[in-house]
Amino acid sequence: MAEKPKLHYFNGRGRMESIRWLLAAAGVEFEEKLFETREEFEKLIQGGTLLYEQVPMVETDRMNLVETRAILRYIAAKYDLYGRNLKQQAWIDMYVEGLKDLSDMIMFFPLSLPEEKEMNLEHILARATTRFFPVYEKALRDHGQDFLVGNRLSWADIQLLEVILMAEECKPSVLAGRNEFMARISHIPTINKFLQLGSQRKPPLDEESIETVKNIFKFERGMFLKNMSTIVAEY
Ligand SMILES: N[C@@H](CCC(=O)N[C@@H](CS)C(=O)NCC(=O)O)C(=O)O
Repeated sequence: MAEKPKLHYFNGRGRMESIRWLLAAAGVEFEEKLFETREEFEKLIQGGTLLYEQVPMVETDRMNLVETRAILRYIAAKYDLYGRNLKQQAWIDMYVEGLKDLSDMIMFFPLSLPEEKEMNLEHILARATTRFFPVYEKALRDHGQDFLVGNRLSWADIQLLEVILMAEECKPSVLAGRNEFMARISHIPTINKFLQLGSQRKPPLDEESIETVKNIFKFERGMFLKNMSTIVAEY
């Protein structure tokens, strides 16, 4: 039996969460080696398996895969979630890269300065509802199919559901009345299982986990804030 992929990361969503989603949706069981301290992360670096001394890293098929997008693409292709031809791949790429722009904003949101929180949230929700989600709604409406690309489940659908749920955590019912897609994809058995309590899905960052992440990666608060401001300014 093939070995389960082993995911190396801290015990939180961050950049690894989309990888967890994709593996879970593909019905692939995986193990996690979660580090909790800077020392454990440094030990991993010293082991020499991190190409750029960064995580996420996924051990699979006798490779130590790094770079989130490379990992996601490998998994999508391996488990037949990456379209049937180059054009479908291009559409999937366009959808998932847009979704990444939105999910990056949401990922950095908890790191906003208290006085910027409200403004940042408004900005994220405006972008979600006027720039990004209408694209996916229109695509589904125009071709009248259940999935974004090629009339079958792909990485794009899985990432869309992940990001819709992230946006809903920022503001419940952000998609009120427009969530047929969400219900449909959530009912796919592998995805439904991942959405249940007790799965390997991680909760949103709370204050305590922000402190842990800062200690592990030696992030300065200013770095987060700079990221958030840059992202808000760019989109
Ligand atoms: N381009 C990389 C960025 C990875 C990255 O920044 N990882 C952070 C944790 S989420 C890290 O390992 N930081 C430690 C460092 O850069 O020294 C990817 O997308 O995977």
